[in-house]
Amino acid sequence: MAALISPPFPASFSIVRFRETSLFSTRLLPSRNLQQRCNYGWCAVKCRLLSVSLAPSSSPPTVINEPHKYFDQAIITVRSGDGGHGAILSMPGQRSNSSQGRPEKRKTRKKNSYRRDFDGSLILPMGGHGGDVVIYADEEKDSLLEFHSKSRYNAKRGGNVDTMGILTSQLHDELAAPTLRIPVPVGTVVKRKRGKLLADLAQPGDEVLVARGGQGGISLLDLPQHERKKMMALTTNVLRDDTDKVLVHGQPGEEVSLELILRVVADVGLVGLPNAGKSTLLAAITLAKPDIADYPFTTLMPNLGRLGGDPSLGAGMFSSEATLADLPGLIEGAHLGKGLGRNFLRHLRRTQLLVHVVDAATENPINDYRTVREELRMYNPEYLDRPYIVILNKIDLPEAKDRLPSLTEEILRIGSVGTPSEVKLNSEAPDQPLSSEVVIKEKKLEDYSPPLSVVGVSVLRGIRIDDMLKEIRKALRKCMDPTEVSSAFNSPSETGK
Ligand SMILES: Nc1nc2c(ncn2[C@@H]2O[C@H](COP(=O)(O)OP(=O)(O)OP(=O)(O)O)[C@@H](O)[C@H]2O)c(=O)[nH]1
Repeated sequence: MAALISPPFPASFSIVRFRETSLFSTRLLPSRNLQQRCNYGWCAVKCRLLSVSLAPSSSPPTVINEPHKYFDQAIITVRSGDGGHGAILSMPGQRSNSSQGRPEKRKTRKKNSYRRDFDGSLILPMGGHGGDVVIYADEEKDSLLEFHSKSRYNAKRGGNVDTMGILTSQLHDELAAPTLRIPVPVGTVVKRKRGKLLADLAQPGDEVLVARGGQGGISLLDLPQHERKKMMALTTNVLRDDTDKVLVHGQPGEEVSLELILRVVADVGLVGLPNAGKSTLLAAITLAKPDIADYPFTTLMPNLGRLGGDPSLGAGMFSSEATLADLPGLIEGAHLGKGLGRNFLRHLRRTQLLVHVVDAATENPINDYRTVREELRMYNPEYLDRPYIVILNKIDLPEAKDRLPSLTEEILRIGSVGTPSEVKLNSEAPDQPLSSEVVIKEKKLEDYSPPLSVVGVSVLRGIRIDDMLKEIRKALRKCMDPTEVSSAFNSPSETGK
């Protein structure tokens, strides 16, 4: 953040007014929750910066790639409430300690006004339980950004027992503080900071108790020595010496630092280089309204869309309904943290099916496709074992349409063989003699299975969208039946021709 507001910042910054007009490009920040995001101090600064730098011009604005880095992780500190204090009470009819020296309004109380348990023992009031802290998955939330502006959460303390000093039937257990419930997006993993995993809140409504409120202190009866023996038969809460007073204090709540990590929950992950058309695809087949623009990195955080079931398949097949995630463009080196890449690769973890979106009108679409596959492999080779289909997009453009058959053929050719090649790797240095070599098997792109299908479409012009949908649904059904996937890998369909 410091970098944003230091040297490049114009001196006139303080008098530049923040305008929420077209100058403020919703393309830089996703439109959903835009207002919410701009409520944060740091975001307001960014908005101002944008309004300065986005003077009307045809060139795309410089991307300030700060917020995306944090939408899916946050560190917060929570503290549960302390327990309320109990009190040292006097028996009715006795002068309370607290009222000593003051004129006492003595009320006559009946002996049977004590609250008693079923066995006749006295029930003395307790300090209220401190508020617990619970984190729960809420469908309304879609990012962890808000935790960067507020990272501390304290539950309330339990109520104290009234210290009037006289036990009456009106005294009851003091109120427990309410549980502090913190909503997070579905798919959030909750961990202790640099510690163990506490919960994976993968379903709406999942919750985890992260800090337990302190227990309330107990109350004790303060009695003259000669009455103690008799009363101890009725209740153990009789003050015997000064050390007993410790029990009267409520227990402190606990404070914990937590790491929240969001892993998007989606069945299908859309991957591809920036500008390939992933957001346009998502908007074409779901009700999602992602930000679309003709410059890279429009998408700064995953957009989710719900793909409805296919009614034409009948009730039994209606389960082909799925959630799609448009993941921001990968670039070469993304696995090393270049571009926006690495932050988003983890969001593929929960997906069942990958949809590679390739801009078929670029100079070298096959190279683009290989770049993305390679990045996935470098980040996590397991991603390449996942079923996938390839969408060759922008076939409305002549340069894409003409080479569609050859591109389809080439993509299917990558990965049709399937035997891992043996690679000799030197464990110390490349020019060391063979004696120190270890032979390991490393899979190359060609060694992984080919796509389940390759489809040529234009998501912008709506060309062959139905074919693409059919393939996505078919692949999803196969994902649910793993035996079908392996057989399907051997006979991919070529709907691109
Ligand atoms: N001609 C043509 N243009 C398309 C098609 N699909 C998308 N585009 C354009 O390609 C540009 C990029 O589209 P996006 O959907 O934002 O691309 P993206 O892959 O989501 O980009 P990132 O957000 O950077 O990852 C936009 O200008 C779209 O209008 C298509 O089928 N044909």
